[in-house]
Amino acid sequence: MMKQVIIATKNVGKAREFQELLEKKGIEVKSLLDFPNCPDVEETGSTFAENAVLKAEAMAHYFHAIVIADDSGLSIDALDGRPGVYSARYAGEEKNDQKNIAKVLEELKGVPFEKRTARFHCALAVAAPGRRTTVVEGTCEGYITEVPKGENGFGYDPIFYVPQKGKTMAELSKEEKNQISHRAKALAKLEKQWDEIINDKE
Ligand SMILES: O=c1nc[nH]c2c1ncn2[C@H]1C[C@H](O)[C@@H](COP(=O)(O)OP(=O)(O)OP(=O)(O)O)O1
Ligand SMILES: [Mg+2]
Repeated sequence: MMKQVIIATKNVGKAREFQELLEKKGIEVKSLLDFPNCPDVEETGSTFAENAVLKAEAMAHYFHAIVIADDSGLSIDALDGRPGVYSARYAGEEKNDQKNIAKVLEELKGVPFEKRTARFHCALAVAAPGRRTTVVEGTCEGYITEVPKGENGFGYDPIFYVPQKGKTMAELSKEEKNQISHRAKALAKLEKQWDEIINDKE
């Protein structure tokens, strides 16, 4: 029987990346997009880790299963770490990637390239009823460009320049992004827990 994991996300881009990252291991990935009636969880935490735990524990309770939640975002040094935990709703409640990008670029007008340093953060929380919740984190360093470039990925990828690739995150193939991303790095830290995570519920 195929092993299955539930990722507590309604974000299509994230769900796809988890699919790509985990199918290599022969794991079938479900996300909240497969369960349209599941409740929304308010992200009231002040850190990525806190929000990941909130989402993971609420959905573990709802599904009575081991669940992994991802809370992630972009932290820009010239903006004192913003948009940070507010990345998804930076330009408004409707969570519009284009508007979020436009707002960031507007706020960075006139800031020279070398001062446009930024990093993506990803916190992953693993929760299940009766299990102590665990959290791992990963980051990816880069620079914010002056104009969006590239069609791949999601969110802020078109304005996130990855120095070691000489391209924006949205110009990388999904394989390339999955080698260097904050999400891939955080996921790699779950390696030791992996057997427990997929063997618990079948
Ligand atoms: O690899 C990435 N490449 C580009 N942008 C990214 C990435 N990873 C996170 N981001 C941005 C998207 C969103 O603006 C925010 C996540 O917010 P976050 O609350 O974690 O996700 P979400 O609300 O879209 O879906 P959900 O909470 O259901 O998982 O950071
Ligand atoms: Mg969210």
